Amino acid sequence: MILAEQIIVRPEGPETNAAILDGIDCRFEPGTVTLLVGRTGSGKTTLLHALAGIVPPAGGSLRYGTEPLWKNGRMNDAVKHKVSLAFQYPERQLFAETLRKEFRYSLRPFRLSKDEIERRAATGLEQMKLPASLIERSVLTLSEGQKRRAAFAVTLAEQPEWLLLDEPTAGIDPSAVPPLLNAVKEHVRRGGGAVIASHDLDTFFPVADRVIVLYEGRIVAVRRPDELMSDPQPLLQARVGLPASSRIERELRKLGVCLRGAPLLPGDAAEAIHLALLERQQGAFVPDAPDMELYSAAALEPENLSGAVPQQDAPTPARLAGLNPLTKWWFYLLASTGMLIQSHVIGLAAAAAVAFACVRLSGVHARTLIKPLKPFAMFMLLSCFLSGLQLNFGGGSPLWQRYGFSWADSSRTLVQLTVLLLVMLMGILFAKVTGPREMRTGMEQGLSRLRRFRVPVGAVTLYTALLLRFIPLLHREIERMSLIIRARGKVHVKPGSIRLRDMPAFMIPLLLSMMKHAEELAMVLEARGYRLQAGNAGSAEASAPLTSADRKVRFAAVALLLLFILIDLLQL
Ligand SMILES: Nc1ncnc2c1ncn2[C@@H]1O[C@H](COP(=O)(O)OP(=O)(O)OP(=O)(O)O)[C@@H](O)[C@H]1O
Repeated sequence: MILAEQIIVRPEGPETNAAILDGIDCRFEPGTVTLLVGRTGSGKTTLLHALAGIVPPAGGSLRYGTEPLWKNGRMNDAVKHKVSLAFQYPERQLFAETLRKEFRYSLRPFRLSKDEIERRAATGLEQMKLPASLIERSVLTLSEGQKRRAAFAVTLAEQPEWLLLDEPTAGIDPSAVPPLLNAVKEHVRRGGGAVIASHDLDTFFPVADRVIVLYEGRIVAVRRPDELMSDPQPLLQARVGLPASSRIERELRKLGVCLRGAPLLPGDAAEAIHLALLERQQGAFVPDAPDMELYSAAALEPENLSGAVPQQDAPTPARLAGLNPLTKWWFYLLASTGMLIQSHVIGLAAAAAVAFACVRLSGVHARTLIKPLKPFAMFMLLSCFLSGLQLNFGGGSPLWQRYGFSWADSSRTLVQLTVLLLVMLMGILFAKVTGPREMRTGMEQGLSRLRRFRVPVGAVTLYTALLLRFIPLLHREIERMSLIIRARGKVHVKPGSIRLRDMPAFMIPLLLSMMKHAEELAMVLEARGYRLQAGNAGSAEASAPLTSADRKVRFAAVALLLLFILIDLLQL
């Protein structure tokens, strides 16, 4: 049994953020299927991640039987092999070069023999109705549907006690649904438990023993599916909507066709509809006056749902949204140039102060900027150490005198690399406050005069924008790999980080996936109108008038550059 008591999960970032899960109390019994339903953003995925030990709760306790899920800030070894999670986008949990390597990676923590791994892989593929030959194929060459089935096959091969499935039928072709349901039923028949988060009530109501309805991070109801079909109020209040079969039943009632045994579970609806239509044809049917109020369109409107909680506010717009894109470029280039010429401590301090002020004024959360810089900061520390190290292999002197450390050399490297770090910070900040289209428009405006000299301005700006957008993408990929290590490698690593020893396994997949992203990004940009010819949408914005804010920012950029030059000339 899984016992969750008063689980609280908060988002990363400022403490003021509301909890994603707020006091979840529930238990999951072995041999049963529990369905988590809730409208988008209600916390289903987060609850599954908390149950899988991927997200550490900020409060409350989680136990698998008598064992706590967390022990001394780490996932309890006695529990981690009991549970397997299939991600919301299962294809995102795949990374290896071949499907065989996927199975090996997931089964490595279980210390199985090679034969056993092969046997389980074959069974997993068979369960998901995938051909055995697929095991040799590169994951990148599988179709999206095959990737999804393959990801489930890998999860099933772990043979966990608890199967956690996140939106398992989203984006899957209908022929893959029965094998998936059969696998879940078989798992439960053997005494395992399953927790499934899904919007697909029609598919999962027939197999679920219990339904947990979530709304804005809280449980608002726990019912059997048939109870929810007779009284769907909790579903309506949580704005989940009704299964399609219920909606069809409702429409048929309007036409005077009442279904026997209604309200029906989705699996029974087809037969009941067939029977009702047959009876109607034979004239045997006498419609009664159904209570349509509950199911009426008006009842489904959010304002008419009792207990409905107001919508969240729209996100605040970025403070710099009104600026002309070229102004942002001006500021970024001039401020970065000023920073780059600094070679002394005072100049460096001034550069750091400017970078800090820019971060504060932009309203971008500092943590999102620091994360991508961490690898470079590590490289800086190593470089400082190496540049300060003095080795003397000349004759005669005792061993301990052959090593030394020059703080002067080390601090020179530190100053030079810190300047680069600050410029990178400005670049990341610039990318955060400027959309790719805006970035390109601004650059085109700045470089438009070069068209006279046949410089391909469009191509230059597109590829520069692409490069700048790549940093957050790389960061996202590393987070994905980190999630895989935690969920499938059953290893405790900090979210967003990869252990050095995992690097060989992940380096090639990371490069391949970045190349795939690059291709997709280029396609998306092209599809959205970022064509390489002159005179496109970007150029139309080139003549946008300058506001007084633009003038002030440009003036500040020039003043900053002059100040930085002065500081360097005076060798402060
Ligand atoms: N890492 C995070 N940082 C900040 N907020 C987050 C984070 N992860 C999730 N959230 C927020 O928590 C809420 C719940 O997210 P979750 O993914 O659990 O919802 P869900 O019910 O699974 O949604 P869906 O049905 O769309 O998959 C959402 O408002 C989401 O924006």
